[in-house]
Amino acid sequence: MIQVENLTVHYPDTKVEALTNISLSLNKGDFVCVLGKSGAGKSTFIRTINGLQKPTGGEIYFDGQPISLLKEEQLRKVRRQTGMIFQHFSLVPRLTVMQNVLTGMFGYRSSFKNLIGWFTKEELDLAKRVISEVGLSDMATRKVERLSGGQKQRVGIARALAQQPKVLLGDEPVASLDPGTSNRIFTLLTEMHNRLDLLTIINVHDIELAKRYATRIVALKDGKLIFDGAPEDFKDAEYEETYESIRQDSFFGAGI
Ligand SMILES: Nc1ncnc2c1ncn2[C@@H]1O[C@H](COP(=O)(O)OP(=O)(O)OP(=O)(O)O)[C@@H](O)[C@H]1O
Repeated sequence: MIQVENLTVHYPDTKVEALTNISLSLNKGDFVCVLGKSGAGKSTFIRTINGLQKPTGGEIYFDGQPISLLKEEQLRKVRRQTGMIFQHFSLVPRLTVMQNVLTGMFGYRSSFKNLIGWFTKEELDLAKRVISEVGLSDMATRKVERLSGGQKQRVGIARALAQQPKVLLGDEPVASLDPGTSNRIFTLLTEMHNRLDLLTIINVHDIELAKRYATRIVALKDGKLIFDGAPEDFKDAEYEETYESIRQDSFFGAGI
């Protein structure tokens, strides 16, 4: 579904490359957790897949189409198939849950309709459905500023689902949440992933979450791909290479 070939990202005025020659194939049904220590390139990777960051080398193919060669209209079509959830939610606090979720459909609508805020019955029904799916039906008319962090992230997920995406991307979506809420958000993401048969790619700092929920782990170090495989194959040695530290509570009792 997404083919990444020799992807390189070099930010202007910096000496190091944020990503260097990354090649991998990401497929429908993969629930990928991207691991790496701070500065490894995880956000850059997600942002480049979403078209928020332009590669300086290599190419990303979406369903076979090279992204860098797409015209604006074609790029819009690709982008609207990619839902994104963010660490700090990126919601509009003064708007209601429903209004925030409806913004997820903007990519499918004319600028004029978006400006006047007119939605069809089908669009409103879809918004109600995704709000119900994330368990917030009784809060649909509540302003987002009055929600907890976990509830806000549910709105973020509902907004991404309102886009009817093929690909769901998450840039540290649970980094601001407590462990119990993080697990509930990952459970919800897994349910959505399975039911809609998505490709899901999530950056996460918490290795336990990655091991529990991912079907595939990708690890980056200094912008390079150092691991791409099944969670059960990401063991102490891979942990130590990725984080350059020894794991205190070893997965397999083989650590210190
Ligand atoms: N806008 C930018 N301009 C210049 N350099 C940047 C920019 N964004 C990121 N970088 C650099 O690119 C490298 C990768 O950063 P990135 O944010 O992708 O890492 P990360 O793994 O997501 O880190 P974290 O876990 O701390 O969010 C780092 O060296 C960072 O300093």
